Amino acid sequence: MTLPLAELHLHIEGTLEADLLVTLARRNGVPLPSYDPTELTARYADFADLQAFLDVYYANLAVLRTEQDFHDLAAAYLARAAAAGVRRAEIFCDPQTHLRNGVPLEVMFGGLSAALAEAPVSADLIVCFLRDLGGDAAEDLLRQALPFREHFIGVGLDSAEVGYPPRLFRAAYEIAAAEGLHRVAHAGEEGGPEYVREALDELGVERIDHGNRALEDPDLVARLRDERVPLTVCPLSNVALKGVPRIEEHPLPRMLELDLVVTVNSDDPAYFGGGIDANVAALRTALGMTDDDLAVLAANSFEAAFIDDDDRASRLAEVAAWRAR
Ligand code: HPA
Ligand SMILES: [Zn+2]
Repeated sequence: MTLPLAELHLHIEGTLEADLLVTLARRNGVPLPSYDPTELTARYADFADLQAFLDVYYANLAVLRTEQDFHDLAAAYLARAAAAGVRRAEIFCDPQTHLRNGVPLEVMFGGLSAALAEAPVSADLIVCFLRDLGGDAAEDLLRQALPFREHFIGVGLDSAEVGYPPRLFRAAYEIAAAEGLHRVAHAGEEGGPEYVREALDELGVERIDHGNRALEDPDLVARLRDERVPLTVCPLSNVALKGVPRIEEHPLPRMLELDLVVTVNSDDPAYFGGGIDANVAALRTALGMTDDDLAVLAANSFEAAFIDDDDRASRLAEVAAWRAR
């Protein structure tokens, strides 16, 4: 019996495995630096930082052109996630990237939503703003996306963090709140604790994506604990992007000790060494996490998920059954 989990920090664009990348490049006549999946994957072995990863990630996305492409991308992720124990996926997408590549919103939403509708797990989309494009662009994107309101349940904030503080996106998040959308944001991945505090105070977010650097500020830690603000932590991602030097030094065990509502997630599994199951395996083998710890992480994921109370109760019962197995 696999550990039942909700995956709450997953960029659908970051699930583009090298073999599908090559298939889509050939299907659409898009040039790639190599057509050998092994060689392409080898290029992901040493990212200097978040920006070095983002440069590769955005370049690869030129292969996504049609509804079928977006469908195939999401269907492949959802099948892998279901096999890894994921019962609920709240999936980020980056529409501004696809618009920049000449792909209209209806193509992206049409393809992704078709895959979600036939998925073996419960899944919904969260539209992310690319913070390096700025606040006006975020507001503009949200207005363009609102006619597709039934395709997504919330908004998020991703891409290059440092230099793009949350307050720049206040107007976009106010519109999102008025539309009844959920609100989350990446903060404290490379940016300091002030980015986390600003995401809470200026954007009214319900969860923090990453949040690692919040640990530098004891008052902020106390607030996150007391307000039970979930952190969607991504261990293998943090190591791949050099936020954490080695998996053995990952702060996730400390976050649990501090009674933070932490969850485990894969972020961009095609680039960072595997899916949520690989992240869980690393927590066990490199950090000595026990079944009790993993059951807490799983329960946290369903507490933090945007699901209804009946669904939450049945998922928490499933976690308890896993623990008692
Ligand atoms: O890990 C990430 N951080 C910020 N932006 C992103 N966009 C895709 N993955 C990431
Ligand atoms: Zn992320």
